[in-house]
Amino acid sequence: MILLEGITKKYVDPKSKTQETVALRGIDLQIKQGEIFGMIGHSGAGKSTLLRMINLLERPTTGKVIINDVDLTSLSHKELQDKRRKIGMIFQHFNLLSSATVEQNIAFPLKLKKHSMDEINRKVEELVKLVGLEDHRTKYPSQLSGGQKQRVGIARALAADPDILLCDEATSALDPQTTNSILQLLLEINRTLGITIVLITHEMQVIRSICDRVAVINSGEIVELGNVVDVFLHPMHQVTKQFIQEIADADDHSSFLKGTELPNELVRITFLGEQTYYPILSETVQATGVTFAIMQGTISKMKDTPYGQLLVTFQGDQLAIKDTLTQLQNRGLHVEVIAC
Ligand SMILES: Nc1ncnc2c1ncn2[C@@H]1O[C@H](COP(=O)(O)OP(=O)(O)OP(=O)(O)O)[C@@H](O)[C@H]1O
Repeated sequence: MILLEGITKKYVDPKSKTQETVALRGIDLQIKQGEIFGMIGHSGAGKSTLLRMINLLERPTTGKVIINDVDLTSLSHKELQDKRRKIGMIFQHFNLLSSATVEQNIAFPLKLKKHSMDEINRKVEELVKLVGLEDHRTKYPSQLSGGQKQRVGIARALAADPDILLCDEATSALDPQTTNSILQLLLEINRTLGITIVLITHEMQVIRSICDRVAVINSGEIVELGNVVDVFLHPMHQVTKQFIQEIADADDHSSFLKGTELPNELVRITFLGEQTYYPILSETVQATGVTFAIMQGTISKMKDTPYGQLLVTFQGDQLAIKDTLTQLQNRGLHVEVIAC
């Protein structure tokens, strides 16, 4: 378990010595063992600072960083180095050694710790396979694609068998398809090795694909925290709503509706989990006697949870339409009347 208690961070301008930037303001956070925890926020929100607190690459101005009951802020340099070995990290720009091959990059942390050659070879072999780079083991970073470079970064981060993997915008430099393959690799690593993954991103798509919980960071504070499914369906803070709107716009093919005169209001209906596959809408309208037209529909997944969204207009008696919406809500669907 990772515990951040009362964390604040002020950066002091080295020139003036008086000007301060407050990057984090009173952060309290628990990250559970084995979960994939996402932190999302706009540029300058404080995400990198917060992530780097977890391995004390940044020291808090006040507060404690407690990992598995050990307060890292109280450790000596040597003790901290030992703890850090169990916290792997991957980066947006991969940070590979350009003059070393794939295998040598992965072996690097093991060589530093003076493992035997047999041990290093065995571990490198295992990791090359895990990240799917069997055909590229003797290549140099300049001969690899972005996705392949990130696979090397991941393998290197796993070399010391960490309990925690920190991901600093790990997919931001990648195209959508490669992003997806790297996210699926992280998910597999989390599942097969049980490693806790903490990632920062400015893309809700990343959170939706693999995270269990999410914290929304704004101006150095956590403004929203919860299970990804709950936060997606019931966002409270304006910043969260903006991030979700961006992803909805990307999924949305209904812009042709804007400005169109529709016979009735548009209703967005969200189905979650098993509900996605049940004929709840058709059963309900049969019972209430209204008809509907589908304006747009998507089916997707939040990590393992399937969900569907339909944009519909209902036709019929106003009271019957109201009754339909109530019945849909009573059956557990999320129903939202929206303007077109
Ligand atoms: N070393 C530093 N010295 C001074 N100010 C800093 C330093 N690092 C970060 N800051 C400031 O702290 C605030 C938070 O920065 P941080 O990099 O944590 O945000 P972020 O959410 O990760 O942004 P981005 O997505 O752009 O990387 C910003 O105002 C930034 O300018």
